[in-house]
Amino acid sequence: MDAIKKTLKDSAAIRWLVLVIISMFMFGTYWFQDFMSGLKGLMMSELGINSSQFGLIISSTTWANMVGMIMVGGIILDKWGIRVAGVVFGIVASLGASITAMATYGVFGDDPGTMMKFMMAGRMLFGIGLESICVIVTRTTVKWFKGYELALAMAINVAFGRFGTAFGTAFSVEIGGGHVAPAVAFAASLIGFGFILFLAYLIFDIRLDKQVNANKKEGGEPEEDFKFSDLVKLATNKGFIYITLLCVAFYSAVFPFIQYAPDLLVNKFGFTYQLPDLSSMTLFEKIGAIFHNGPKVTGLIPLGTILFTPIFGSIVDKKGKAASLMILGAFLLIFAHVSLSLFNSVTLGYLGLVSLGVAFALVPAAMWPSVAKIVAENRLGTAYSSMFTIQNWGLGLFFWGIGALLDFVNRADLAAIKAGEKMYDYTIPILTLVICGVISIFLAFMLLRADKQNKYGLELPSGVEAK
Ligand SMILES: N[C@@H](Cc1c[nH]cn1)C(=O)NCC(=O)O
Repeated sequence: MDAIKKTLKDSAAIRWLVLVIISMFMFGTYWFQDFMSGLKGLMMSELGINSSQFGLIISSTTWANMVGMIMVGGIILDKWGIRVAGVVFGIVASLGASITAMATYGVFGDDPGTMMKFMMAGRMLFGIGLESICVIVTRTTVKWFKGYELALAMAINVAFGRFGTAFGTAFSVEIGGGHVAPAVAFAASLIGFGFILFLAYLIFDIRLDKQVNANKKEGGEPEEDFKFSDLVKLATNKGFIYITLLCVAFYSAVFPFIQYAPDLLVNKFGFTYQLPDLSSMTLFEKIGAIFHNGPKVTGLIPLGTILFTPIFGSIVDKKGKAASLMILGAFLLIFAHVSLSLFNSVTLGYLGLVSLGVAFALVPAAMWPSVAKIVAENRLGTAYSSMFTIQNWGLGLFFWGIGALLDFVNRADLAAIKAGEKMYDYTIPILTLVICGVISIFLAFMLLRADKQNKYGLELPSGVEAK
């Protein structure tokens, strides 16, 4: 038998270059998913929408995914591979983002109803792209890093997404120059940029496939593919059911919260949406102004996870305790939402945000590798696609639900709030998220119990098999 020849992925420099190129796609899509949180106040005043309508626009990202578009993405990925799936969903995401941007410029009509309808249609298309691109980029990372620095590569990949969330949330008001439409157009162009880079990546993908195929003919390892029919097996796997429900409960209390966090900070603690002129301020005053700005402070949450997710990931790799860490993450989530809803202390509010940031780093670091211990490798694609599908049910409900509940509990004061005479009371909407935290703790304990019964090895270090 001929010796296996070296391929492109055996070069560390090319591997990491590929990772940066494909991760820019994550950066753009996460930016577009989350940037509107910093624009909520502006969208309400400029587009004439209320909180419930803002919630609908955010929520529309999940609608097509709720009825299985991520699974369709998984099937296309399986059947036709990374190149076809990446191009198809890159076009879908770019088209969706462009329609959203055109709607905000009034291309389809400038009354609030028409704008909203087309923004929602655009975001719905974009949402199909977002989730499938997330699966495609993860799959591509596995293709290049399996047998190398896979966990680190995955953490860096998500870190690019978090940068997108952080910068999109923090800087969209300034990027738009105080207007909604330019900020949306900028966010849409980032997706186009990420897509162009992905198209450039295809050159590497084609070359790698040629090399791998040549090696296969010479006796290399064949790749195992996952099948959609394996879905039934997943639906009867207790551990998978608990971790999927935990994913819904946990992320429902995090992603939707981030969409409303700047507005919460502005309304509850008197933070600003727009930074004042910093030029004549001392350094301390500048720092004070930044830490008093809703979008900037919210942007620090995903920024913090970039540092902490890989740290927690390596703790999980070396020491295990993944299920216990998910329990801890759920407790931190409850502390965060209780301190941000029931109390009026800014210090406690900051502590709550830090606590949420730690939970947001801890749970994903423990959750995503745990799926790989519960589910066989050839079913991982289906597993992640179905987890994201069910996750979107929760996200869809809470993206919209928080806004709708906000309008409902403040219904007597809506006119005064619109006139700037009163502020929204966020107590009940944020307190509702505490319920997600409590459900998360219950599910994390059930997962721990299932781990003991089925010996998944969730509490063990990476690579150690449960006996
Ligand atoms: N479903 C994905 C992508 C995503 C991001 N925002 C909404 N959907 C996901 O949850 N990825 C995991 C993560 O921690 O970002």
